[in-house]
Amino acid sequence: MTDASPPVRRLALLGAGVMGETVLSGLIRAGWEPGSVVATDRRPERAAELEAAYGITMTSNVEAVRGAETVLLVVKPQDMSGLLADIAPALAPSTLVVSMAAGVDTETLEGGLPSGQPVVRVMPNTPAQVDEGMAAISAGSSATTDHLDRVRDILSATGRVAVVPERYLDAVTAISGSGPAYLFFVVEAMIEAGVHLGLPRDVSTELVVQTMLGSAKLLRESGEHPAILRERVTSPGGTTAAALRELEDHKVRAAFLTAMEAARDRSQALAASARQQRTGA
Ligand SMILES: NC(=O)C1=CN([C@@H]2O[C@H](COP(=O)(O)OP(=O)(O)OC[C@H]3O[C@@H](n4cnc5c(N)ncnc54)[C@H](O)[C@@H]3O)[C@@H](O)[C@H]2O)C=CC1
Ligand SMILES: O=C(O)[C@@H]1CCC=N1
Repeated sequence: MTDASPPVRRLALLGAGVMGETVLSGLIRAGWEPGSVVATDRRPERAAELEAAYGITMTSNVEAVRGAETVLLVVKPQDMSGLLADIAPALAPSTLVVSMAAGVDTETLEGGLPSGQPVVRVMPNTPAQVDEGMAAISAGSSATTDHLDRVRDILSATGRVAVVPERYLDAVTAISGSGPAYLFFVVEAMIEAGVHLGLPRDVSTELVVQTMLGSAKLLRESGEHPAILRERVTSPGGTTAAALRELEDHKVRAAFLTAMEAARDRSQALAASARQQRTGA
């Protein structure tokens, strides 16, 4: 006789691109059984790649959410309303829906799901790939502290987790969500500068990457304000002062401020267009 009961599926991950794989690989590293995770991706070649890499089952969105305790939505904001419409009829009322999409607010998510569905919104970042992620999470109107704890448990395997009011999430997206890209941009610029100064590229890369890592570790472990740490490097009339003077002259501090305002504004614009997509207004 065949067993007709559904397989045990605890977590369904819908949308296995960069961020989806970041979460998936973290779960596997943290000891989750491949059998307790199912995932989906609308690109068949991507689905095959992840099935081979992690030994998980890749299936359809509707199949994935059936029997799942927790459903993670990791598609682009523009793809969210279609995905919600696909899965809404297949969700059990107790299933926790977790969205990682930038901008899309919990009200919009809840509006695309059955009434009372618990929803938690997350803003993660890619350093979770090396278990040094920073994620901020906010509860929707039907999510309880148990739901928040469940999401915290899932994410804390790959880094730190902060619970914040949802009104902070556009700013969080601008700082820690997009933040790795700004730092990679700085690293890239410094490596290039080293090459301009005559260093071989591999030497310049090693110097810059280790300087970035060491500086981050010093900040975290010393607990000192970054201005104090900067002053300790800056000898009167020395090399650092000469360089910092150029950064101030080029308004790099102001550029960071306006850059992050632009990211915050873009997050708000994505939220508005997701709302519009849902209501058709
Ligand atoms: N990449 C990053 O650093 C971060 C991304 N996010 C958020 O994570 C979400 C995903 O971003 P990425 O992974 O970078 O994008 P991505 O484009 O790499 O991945 C999205 C994946 O979703 C799949 N997909 C699209 N519609 C689908 C559907 N209906 N069903 C199943 N699969 C579907 C696509 O084929 C693709 O593989 C976005 O909403 C983004 O705002 C949040 C924080 C950081
Ligand atoms: O660039 C984006 O829209 C996403 C959200 C934060 C990082 N990547």
